[in-house]
Amino acid sequence: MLLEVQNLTKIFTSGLIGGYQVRAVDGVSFTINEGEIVSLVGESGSGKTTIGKLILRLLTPTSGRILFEGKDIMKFSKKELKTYYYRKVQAVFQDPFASFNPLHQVDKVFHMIFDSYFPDLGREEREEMIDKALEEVGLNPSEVRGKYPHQLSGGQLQRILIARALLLKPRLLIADEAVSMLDASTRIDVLNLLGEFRDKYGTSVLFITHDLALGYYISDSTIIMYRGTIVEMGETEKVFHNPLHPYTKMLLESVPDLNVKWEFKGIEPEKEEGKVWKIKGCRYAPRCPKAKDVCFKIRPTLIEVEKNHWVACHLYQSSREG
Ligand SMILES: Nc1ncnc2c1ncn2[C@@H]1O[C@H](COP(=O)(O)OP(=O)(O)OP(=O)(O)O)[C@@H](O)[C@H]1O
Repeated sequence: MLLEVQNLTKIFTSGLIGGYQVRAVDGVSFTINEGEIVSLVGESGSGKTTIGKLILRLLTPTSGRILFEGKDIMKFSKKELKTYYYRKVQAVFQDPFASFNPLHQVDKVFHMIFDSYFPDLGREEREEMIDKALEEVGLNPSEVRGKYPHQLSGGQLQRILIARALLLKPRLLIADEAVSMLDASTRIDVLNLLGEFRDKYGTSVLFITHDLALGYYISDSTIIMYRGTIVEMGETEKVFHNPLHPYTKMLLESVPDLNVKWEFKGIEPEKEEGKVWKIKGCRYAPRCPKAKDVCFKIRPTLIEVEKNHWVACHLYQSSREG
């Protein structure tokens, strides 16, 4: 097993006077195997990015652990941390334009890696490695090298960032909404690229997205998040073709269908933000059409309903007990 997230919790304090605590990630556990592509799916604010940042050690957990190759990442020595950041984990984020300095040629992003980790690498070797990395992500080095960010498209920039992330063949790539800003055809090309890298180098991918269709397309396993908690997870085929949690069902029903036109159905009023995080039971209970008393009182735990398919829902738990 490559990565093991154990009972991870991250609490932020929000608001000034009378502020409230946001349990952005609340008791989350999952694993990523070598060469596995796992989608982390959920609507805005469900805690996906926070999980990515915790794995990247950009945030410190409030409680729980993240084990990488069996070692607690918060206990890494300085040397282990340096290795973690270049050979083990890399990340690509949503907005490719934000990752480039508009005043620098795009190649600079590669030299930053060389300067930090291989300061002694000769010029020729560097050039060769950059060209090879660019070719691997389907770019023609002579078309992109020496250019400034405004001279390239979002798709080309995102490919360059993927090339940089994959330059050192990391074990895990965290792709946080990495294709969301690309147009539909470029998006599929970039997704295919991630799949090809996994097949070629065994790179695992944590694919963070709010788009169910993209998650289905690329991933072996899917984790559905709601307000900091996992409501359902398992093999992608099982989660999508036999969804169990009312939230997963609702999400799947909301995927727009090409044959159906938009129709006004009323807008659900926003819950008072501070109150949502205080809910003792299932966080989805206030929105769930099937909620019972117990759903508001006790947090359901994940149970394995069929092989490699877990759900956290009292509906299922009580019917099993009954
Ligand atoms: N630094 C912070 N301080 C306070 N609250 C935060 C902070 N970072 C995130 N949050 C809150 O934690 C919750 C989870 O945020 P997060 O960004 O992880 O969600 P997300 O699922 O990635 O959403 P999105 O898809 O919109 O990026 C949100 O309610 C957010 O407002």
